[in-house]
Amino acid sequence: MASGNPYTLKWGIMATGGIAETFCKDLLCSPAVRGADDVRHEIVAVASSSSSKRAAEFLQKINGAFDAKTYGSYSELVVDPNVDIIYVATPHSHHFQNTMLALEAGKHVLCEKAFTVTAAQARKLVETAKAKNLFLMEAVWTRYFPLSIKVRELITSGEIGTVFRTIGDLSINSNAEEGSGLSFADSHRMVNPDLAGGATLDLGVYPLTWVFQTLYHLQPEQDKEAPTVIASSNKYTTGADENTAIICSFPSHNSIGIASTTMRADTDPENVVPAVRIQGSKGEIQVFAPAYRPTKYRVVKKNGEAQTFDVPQPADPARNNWGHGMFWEADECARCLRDGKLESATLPWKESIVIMETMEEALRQGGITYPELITTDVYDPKSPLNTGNQ
Ligand SMILES: NC(=O)C1=CN([C@@H]2O[C@H](COP(=O)(O)OP(=O)(O)OC[C@H]3O[C@@H](n4cnc5c(N)ncnc54)[C@H](OP(=O)(O)O)[C@@H]3O)[C@@H](O)[C@H]2O)C=CC1
Ligand SMILES: O=C1OC[C@@H](O)[C@H](O)[C@H]1O
Repeated sequence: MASGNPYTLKWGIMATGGIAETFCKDLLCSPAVRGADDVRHEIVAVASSSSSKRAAEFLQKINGAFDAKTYGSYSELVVDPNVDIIYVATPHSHHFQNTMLALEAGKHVLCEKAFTVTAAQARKLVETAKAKNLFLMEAVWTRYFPLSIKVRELITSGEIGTVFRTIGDLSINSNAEEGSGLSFADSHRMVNPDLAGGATLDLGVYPLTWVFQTLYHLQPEQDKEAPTVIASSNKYTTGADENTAIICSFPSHNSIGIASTTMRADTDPENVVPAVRIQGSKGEIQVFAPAYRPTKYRVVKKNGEAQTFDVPQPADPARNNWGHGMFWEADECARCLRDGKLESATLPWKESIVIMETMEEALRQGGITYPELITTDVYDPKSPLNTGNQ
């Protein structure tokens, strides 16, 4: 841990929805509660595309600093000279245009998952960040959990031998109480194609995260190979995928990853069956649901010996015992910026792009398509996705 003053990262929050609230509450937790004394966070501005009143209400809701700026447009936020980094918390459909808006204004960006709608958009974001010497990271928070770090360490140290297969699932029973539909309104971001809804981009990215963390990320750089992909989806009435199964094959390592997701059933309503199984020649690591925020894992050796480990998220007593686990990724952003890094070694740009290529291929095979407005990789500062008219 650091001696001297902690590095302070000043955040501008783009959008005021559900995850923005969760993330901001985490940002406001004391880093000491999680044993971090080298970095700290300040929320210096919040923007809502709806109105500055909504931004002000949001600031109140999160119990943020009274002197933080509140804006009624994203374009005002990105030119605020006091902001170091923008957290993009809009629906997937908006990520490309909103992140470009911030990068073009010279801001570093942490962008929510799924990174983009297409792989070409992801490549364009990375090219832009690189050209402008700016930090950019996809907000796959799970990768930064102590639990994930431990699992990666166990694999690297050979605890379960050579890993040959990872099976992961993130599924949520969202059936409506009556009828055959889902509980989401057709306009909801989970199922609305205009907002890049669907199981793959929203949920499938997590089981894929486990597949990639274990079968791709840990390979030496020169041995990393993009998988061949076989996938199948079923469409919801809106045209978005309500379920998808993806098989990723890594031929030069003889390994295979299976990622599945559905909005029709829970991964395991009792949470006794693991959501993720990482299987090696000497045993396996089981990670329990939910795959996006796991707090329990189990190591089972080939001879049947097993041990379970609980890794609860730290909670801040000064903030009503809040602690969701998104602060770990925020700390990573701060450390990268402090150390002059443009990308996170835990989720490098190349890996975000390969995962987007994998999801794009799965969606192509599943016959899932999205509108031109949200799939274009041509930046338009006046896009309704930036101005809030969409
Ligand atoms: N890491 C995680 O665990 C989670 C990540 N996410 C990701 O975060 C993103 C946002 O999800 P979530 O917060 O649940 O979504 P919400 O619908 O709750 O919020 C999205 C916000 O985006 C802004 N927005 C701008 N244009 C639109 C539009 N046309 N329709 C809807 N919202 C719009 C709005 O804020 P405003 O009016 O202020 O501009 C809105 O409040 C998604 O990419 C999702 O995948 C979501 C949940 C969990
Ligand atoms: O990222 C997410 O994790 C939790 C899910 O419930 C949510 O839909 C998704 O966006």
